[in-house]
Amino acid sequence: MKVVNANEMREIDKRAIEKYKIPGIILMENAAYALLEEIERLNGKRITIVCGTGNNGGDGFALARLLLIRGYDVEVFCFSDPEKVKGDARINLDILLNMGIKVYNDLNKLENSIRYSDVVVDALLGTGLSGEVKEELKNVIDAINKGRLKLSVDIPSGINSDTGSIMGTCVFADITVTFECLKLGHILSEGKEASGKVIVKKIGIPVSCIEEQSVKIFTSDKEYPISLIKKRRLDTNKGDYGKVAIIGGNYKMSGAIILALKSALRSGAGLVCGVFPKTILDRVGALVPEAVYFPCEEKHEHIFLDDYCLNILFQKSNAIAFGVGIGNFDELLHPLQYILEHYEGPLVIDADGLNVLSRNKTILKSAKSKVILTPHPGEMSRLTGYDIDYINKNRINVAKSFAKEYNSIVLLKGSSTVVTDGEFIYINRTGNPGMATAGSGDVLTGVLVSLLGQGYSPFEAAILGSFIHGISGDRAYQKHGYGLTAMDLVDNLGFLFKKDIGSIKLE
Ligand SMILES: NC(=O)C1=CN([C@@H]2O[C@H](COP(=O)(O)OP(=O)(O)OC[C@H]3O[C@@H](n4cnc5c(N)ncnc54)[C@H](OP(=O)(O)O)[C@@H]3O)[C@@H](O)[C@H]2O)[C@H](O)CC1
Ligand SMILES: [K+]
Repeated sequence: MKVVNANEMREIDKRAIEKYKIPGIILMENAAYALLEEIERLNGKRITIVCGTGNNGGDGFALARLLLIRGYDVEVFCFSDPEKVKGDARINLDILLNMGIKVYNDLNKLENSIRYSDVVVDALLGTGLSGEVKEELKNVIDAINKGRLKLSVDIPSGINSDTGSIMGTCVFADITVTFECLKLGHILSEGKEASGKVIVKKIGIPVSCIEEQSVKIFTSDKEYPISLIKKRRLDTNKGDYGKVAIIGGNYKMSGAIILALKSALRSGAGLVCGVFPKTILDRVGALVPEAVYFPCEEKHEHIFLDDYCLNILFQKSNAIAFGVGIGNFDELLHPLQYILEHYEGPLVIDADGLNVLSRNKTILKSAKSKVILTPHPGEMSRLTGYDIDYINKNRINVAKSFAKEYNSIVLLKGSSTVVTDGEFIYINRTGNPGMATAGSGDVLTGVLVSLLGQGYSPFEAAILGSFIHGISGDRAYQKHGYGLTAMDLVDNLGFLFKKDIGSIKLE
């Protein structure tokens, strides 16, 4: 599913009106019908509608008419000078006034109306919001937030459509009905929570008109990325599903590689090899008997990897992950550089592997193959030099420009993980805050290297991996709530990799 910013949506609208000659008032009427359809599902009779002076308000005025005609008990509010209402919104306001409907601008009356209404419709500010919400609308937004059931038109008022940031204050909607495309603000940052359940409705814009926009950002829907999952033939053996190696672990962090190995196995890899210091062989061996092992010497508390043993590993593996629980040591930069310069298969660099890499990130430029980097904002900060706050506010651009400059796939973790190849951007929406737990990233690394080993392209593996990791977290949350642990994620991984995978339907 495509995701657009406010400007792209404006251009799509403009093209629909100017090139396809669809009158704007028809789009607004269709938007009102789309809203009506959702309100009718809610079984409320008393509806309060709060309108702004732009087209978002226009959608609200048109909706008010449709509801009144159907016998709903509707009260309409507008807190700006009605003279500022122009164009299609003005036409809809005038029709209401001509019907003898009063449009109120009294805050006390609004609070009272909301107290007795079943649904409050927030048609105050849409994609046209610029800057912080003006002072005079803050009380109005506070009042809307007291509503029993809040339905936002297009986007909750006060949410920036491009970043999801709250611009001073915002409506926290139960339902948001948006038109034609998801907006970035629905899935990023605070906008994700403020939007509640988001319903995307068609309002009569031809598909070709949207396609002409060549949108580069997309997210999951009921079919995608599940449709990427390859079905298995019946006559296959383990050799068909990859031989993957996971390099990591040290005496203090043996759990990380255990989780990654288990996760790679649960994600369907044919053969999984653990490459770790031999001091932890007993522990790993006892807990992951299904894996094979490549125990190495340990030097100064970290794994010792010379070029000879790396070359052996290269021959045995069709995908490698480097970093889980490996520790952040200067001496690990050389093996990482050697892997980048000599290994021809796909590679995942995670956790301390990223910290090692940040000692000299230019080695990435000599990579022989596509690398997936999986930083959380702290690791991204070490890699780029930007502070975490800046990264969180500019997640898409930071990830995209790094991926482009270093010709890699970046999977920037966080609520709404961003995956990019430097051109296209996938925003993942599965997962929950319970996954902010130790070892969660190690599980993701296992999934990613497993998918690479099974022949998924690095970009596909990163998209599918982040999606599946999130789903396993959502399943674990159902059972364990925020007490879920990384091993619960591993336990839930397998369910997605079934022969009827394509038939799994998600909300
Ligand atoms: N295809 C579609 O998606 C369609 C969408 N429609 C709806 O149209 C809106 C976008 O309409 P637009 O008129 O561009 O903008 P808004 O209504 O969202 O906002 C403009 C008004 O908001 C005021 N404003 C802007 N910033 C602030 C602020 N910081 N504080 C307070 N008020 C603000 C602005 O007032 P000014 O005094 O600043 O000029 C405007 O009055 C979209 O979201 C959809 O709902 C179409 O109806 C159908 C097609
Ligand atoms: K709104």
